[in-house]
Amino acid sequence: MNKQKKTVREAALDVLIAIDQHQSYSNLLLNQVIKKYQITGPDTGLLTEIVYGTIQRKMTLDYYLQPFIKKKLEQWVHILLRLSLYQMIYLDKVPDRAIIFEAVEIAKKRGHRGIVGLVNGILRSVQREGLRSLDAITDPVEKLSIETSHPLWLVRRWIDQYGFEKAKAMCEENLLAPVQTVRINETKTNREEVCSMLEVEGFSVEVSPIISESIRILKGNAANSDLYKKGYYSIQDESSMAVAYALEIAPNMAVLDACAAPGGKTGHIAELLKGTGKVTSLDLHPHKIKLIKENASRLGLNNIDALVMDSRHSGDSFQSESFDRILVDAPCSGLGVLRRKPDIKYSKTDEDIQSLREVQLRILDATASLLKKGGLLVYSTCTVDLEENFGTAAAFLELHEDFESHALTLPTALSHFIKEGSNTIQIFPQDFGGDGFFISCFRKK
Ligand SMILES: C[S@@+](CC[C@H](N)C(=O)[O-])C[C@H]1O[C@@H](n2cnc3c(N)ncnc32)[C@H](O)[C@@H]1O
Repeated sequence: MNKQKKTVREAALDVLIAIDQHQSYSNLLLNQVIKKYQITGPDTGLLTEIVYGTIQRKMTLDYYLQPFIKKKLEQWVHILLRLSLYQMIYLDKVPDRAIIFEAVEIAKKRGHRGIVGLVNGILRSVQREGLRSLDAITDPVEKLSIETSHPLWLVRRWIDQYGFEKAKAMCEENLLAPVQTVRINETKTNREEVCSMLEVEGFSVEVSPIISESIRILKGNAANSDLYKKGYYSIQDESSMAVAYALEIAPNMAVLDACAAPGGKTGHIAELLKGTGKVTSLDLHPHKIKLIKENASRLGLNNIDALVMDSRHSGDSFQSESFDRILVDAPCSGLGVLRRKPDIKYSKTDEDIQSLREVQLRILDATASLLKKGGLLVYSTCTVDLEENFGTAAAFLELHEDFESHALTLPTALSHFIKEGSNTIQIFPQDFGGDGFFISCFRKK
């Protein structure tokens, strides 16, 4: 990305091109661009909306654009048309003529006259002729795929795993922006205090009906408050907060967090230990360990030891039966967090899921010997994929006769989502607006 000053839509185009080239994830690229071009105030919101919206609706937008495209387009031109059409359809406040004008200006800067005419022509034709109906797609599965912009293989997989209605509800929910939630650092403050302080700062908030130490942010961005810098809370999804509950943390415990960066759950566990015990947090790369350390220091937590380590080899570095609790919040396909990282839905494949299953099982297998007898091992993911979740959990139990599945301890509001007889929970994004998450717990005999 070059250094000249950029308008919001030019910046959006840069981010979308980089995402299309798989340079990085949408959230990371967006943050980089916001910093680099010093985009502030309402412009940040508009940029985020255009980038996320255009990715979220990519397949639907392409369906609408297709009749107007007569020859193969350069990638950036196609993306410019997508992001312009996204605004024309989904952003009521911006008039079409302003959107088309800006698209043409961008085309002038980046392309030759032919391209300027093409962009102008296509967008004006869309404006004049309107969009074709989705009802032209007769197959209900294909229609769901295009209408909610989820690849066909993924929609088919979810229908196979959960049935049409559940798959449809999930696809539709994935198009909505998630509500930001924060976890209060109860070693420093409490929920009532933080609610009042945020309201004084102009935020609109409500207490979470799911997690007792959580607040939902209805207006404002909690990352921008000084309270965040002071370590009064962490920004974390409610489903993610449920994981630490399953560990049944008690004072003085030694806890291993085997896949810990950026440290969301490590922080929660350390808070629940109330300054006692120790969380040993592992992750693969030094820059990730740095994030855990920064988080611990922001939260004022001294009972965290963060180490660069491949958990698959953790047996070489710790004595067996060293920990009271182990969390494997495993690398996964991330299909439960598509509202936050919509680009994942186009990049993941079913082969990825197979290789992730192997890694998940290897990490569980390697850490199992480090748990004390009677201790708990929690396996969690932020995906909704049956194979990565129930599949991996079942494969672990099959391999380890010295473990048994253990009833989940979770906040009461979540108890009716626990799958009967299986001691596991699969949270779907449509359940209460939290991320899609899986949690299971095993006890070492
Ligand atoms: C789902 S994220 C963890 C999120 C974290 N528990 C939290 O709450 O903030 C999975 C993490 O596992 C790490 N990871 C992947 N393979 C690993 C391995 N073999 N050993 C240690 N960490 C691994 C990834 O780098 C990634 O940071």
